[in-house]
Amino acid sequence: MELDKALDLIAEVPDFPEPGVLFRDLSPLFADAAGFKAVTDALAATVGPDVDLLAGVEARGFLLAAAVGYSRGLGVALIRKPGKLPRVAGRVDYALEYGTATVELPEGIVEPGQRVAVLDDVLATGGTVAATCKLLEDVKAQVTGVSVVMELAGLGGRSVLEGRQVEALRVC
Ligand SMILES: O=P(O)(O)OC[C@H]1O[C@H](OP(=O)(O)OP(=O)(O)O)[C@H](O)[C@@H]1O
Ligand SMILES: Nc1ncnc2[nH]cnc12
Repeated sequence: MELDKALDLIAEVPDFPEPGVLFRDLSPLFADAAGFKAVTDALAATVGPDVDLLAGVEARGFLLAAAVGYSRGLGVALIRKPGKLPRVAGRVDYALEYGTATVELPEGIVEPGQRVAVLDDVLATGGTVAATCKLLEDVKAQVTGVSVVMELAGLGGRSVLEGRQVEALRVC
């Protein structure tokens, strides 16, 4: 499937999870074999040849990072919501488009000096990805870049990530 057609599978749901938010729902894209493959291939092509590890953000980022990791022969560091990890290397709190959130890095997974590419589905305010980059850099990893399926340009995520390489398959 053509990438544009695949991205058209992403649904727009008004007023979720709260009034005023236009929620981008990737469920129909993940459920479509050809669409999921097209997006996985396009994301995989944004990850440089010298990357050692991917970081995927719970929950939708896990699916993308797992698929790209399989395709590129790379492992995935699971960046998790709080309370899920038995051993935590670091924790960062941040603000979301809707509410606040926390991400955690598992202990003993990312080595100092490792080159890590961050994957997620949506870049909105940039809080999630910025927090993820901080978690990785706090353990002395090098973040090579950030790849997302969709960037919501109006929410300013790219400016929060200034100086980083940010690849978005679609900018809305
Ligand atoms: O750029 P930001 O403003 O930080 O927003 C983007 C984040 O918001 C969504 O996650 P959500 O917390 O809704 O989690 P989910 O993947 O578990 O549904 C999305 O999957 C990104 O991780
Ligand atoms: N509008 C939105 N749709 C989907 N995921 C999001 N994460 C933050 N804002 C979002």
